[in-house]
Amino acid sequence: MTTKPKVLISDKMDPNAARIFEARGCDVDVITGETPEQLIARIGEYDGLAIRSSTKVTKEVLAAAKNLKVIGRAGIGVDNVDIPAASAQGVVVMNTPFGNSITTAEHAIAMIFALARQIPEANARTQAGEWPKNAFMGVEVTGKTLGLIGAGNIGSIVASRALGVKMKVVAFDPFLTPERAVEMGVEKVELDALLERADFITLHTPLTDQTRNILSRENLLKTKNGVRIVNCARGGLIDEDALKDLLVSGHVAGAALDVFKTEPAKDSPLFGAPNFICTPHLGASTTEAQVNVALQVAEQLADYLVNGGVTNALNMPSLSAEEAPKLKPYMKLAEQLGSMVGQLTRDSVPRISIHTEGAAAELNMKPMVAAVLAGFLRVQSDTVNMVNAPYLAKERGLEVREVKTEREGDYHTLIRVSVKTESGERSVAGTLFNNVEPRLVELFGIKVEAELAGHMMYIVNEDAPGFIGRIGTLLGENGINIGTFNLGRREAGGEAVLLLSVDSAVPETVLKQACALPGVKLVKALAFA
Ligand SMILES: NC(=O)C1=CN([C@@H]2O[C@H](COP(=O)(O)OP(=O)(O)OC[C@H]3O[C@@H](n4cnc5c(N)ncnc54)[C@H](O)[C@@H]3O)[C@@H](O)[C@H]2O)C=CC1
Ligand SMILES: O=C(O)CCC(=O)C(=O)O
Repeated sequence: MTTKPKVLISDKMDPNAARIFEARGCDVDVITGETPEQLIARIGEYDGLAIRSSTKVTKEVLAAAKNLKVIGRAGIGVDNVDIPAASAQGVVVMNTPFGNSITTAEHAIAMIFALARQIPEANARTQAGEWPKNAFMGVEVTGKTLGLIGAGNIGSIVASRALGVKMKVVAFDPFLTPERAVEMGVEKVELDALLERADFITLHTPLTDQTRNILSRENLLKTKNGVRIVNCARGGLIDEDALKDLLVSGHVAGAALDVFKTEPAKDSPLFGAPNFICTPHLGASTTEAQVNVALQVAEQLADYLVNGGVTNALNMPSLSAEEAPKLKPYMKLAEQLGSMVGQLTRDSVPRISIHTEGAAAELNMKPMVAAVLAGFLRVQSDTVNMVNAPYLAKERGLEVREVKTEREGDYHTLIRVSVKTESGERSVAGTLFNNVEPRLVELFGIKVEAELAGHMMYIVNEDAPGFIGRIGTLLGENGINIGTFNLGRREAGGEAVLLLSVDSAVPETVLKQACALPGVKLVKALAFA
């Protein structure tokens, strides 16, 4: 009986998420509000973890997550997950990049209006019985310039809404193409120009080394006198102390933050500053957005745990549930070929090339490349998988080349894996029989036809009569049963290879005896998953 994948939902999430996990064949626990220590004590039993922003998936949590295969963020920002540590551990990290974009954009627009008309303070004072009609003088947004920092999914929705209320939008985003800017109806500008021209500034970038403190004191001082600033992206994008000083001096006429450098923000320097309004990271908090992201994250995680489908992964190539069954035998073949080369190569390898030919070349190559690398590097570490293999390859300075030839060669479909070593280029190639059964068809230039499975022996010898009998006798005398027997040679009487599958691991002593047989040049034990 196969055991069901176990999923933990550790942040408050729409209840439909748990229902989807159950319907898709997962066991699910919903346990929210735990301390990091409680999460560390619990996480070891789970295959999947579904979170929002409260759960911090740190190195320590990951170290305890011995069975964890996938983390799903019901939302966009994944700065609460240590992605490098997850990748190094082979854990896939997914997010739901679109489910809450409209909602968050609407929150930013709401903040713009709240600032323009000082609605929160006017509301509080009116309800306090003051009727302070003369205390508030707002500004119109019509005709004003909105400076958009970050013009991705949310930024572009904000732009469209702002254009709808007759604002002019200028955008700073190094990755925004001029064509896309035209399509969005915004003017692409440099940051300094935006700071100089904007009446309102709104931030919609992730928090990265490039964006951290993008509104630094120096940049805040470049803004127009009377500017109003909105941040519904991430704390850390603005220097909070400098913003407070400029609110107090009046240079900044208002600021609205949904996000803070430290969250939960219990004692920000900004609290109580003039014309400052804030919300407790509510950008994504609408019924619609929370249903969207909860359903999406549950579908994605279940898809991965049950079918191997990969959607919206941040550390692994995407693989749709439709693609997954077609690619699965190719990934097995790719991993076996990588493993074969890894097990048979002793020299250091500065470069590995993966070449797909025929039907294989029409498929998504990234998962096959990741599988080759996983097979190749597993010889060096048994914790390697498809998620961490590309990172490890990079870390170890292994150059990875990808080549596609759509034309068929000798086989309707073929994957070739070549490595560059000190002694030259060596390659192995394999195909799929009946589109599902992986077969090795070429081994270092010699044609063979072998299934790679379980325990195997690889022998290089001089092609001479009597050898097969001698090796068979040796293995028989040592109680080792031969499953399959595959021969190949360069030419009659030349170098030959023998690839045997055996029913049990071949002891070192037997390998040595095989090596001592006449004409034998090399003997190696191999193992395949
Ligand atoms: N307050 C909340 O509850 C929510 C906050 N967010 C935050 O909003 C952010 C933006 O989300 P999306 O628009 O979906 O992301 P996105 O990835 O679609 O867009 C981000 C944009 O920032 C741009 N960018 C990157 N580096 C930049 C730089 N140095 N200067 C200027 N622009 C730069 C990118 O080119 C991209 O266009 C997320 O990273 C997330 O942290 C998202 C959802 C809810
Ligand atoms: O889940 C939430 O409430 C926060 C959403 C968010 O910040 C994000 O999706 O990046």
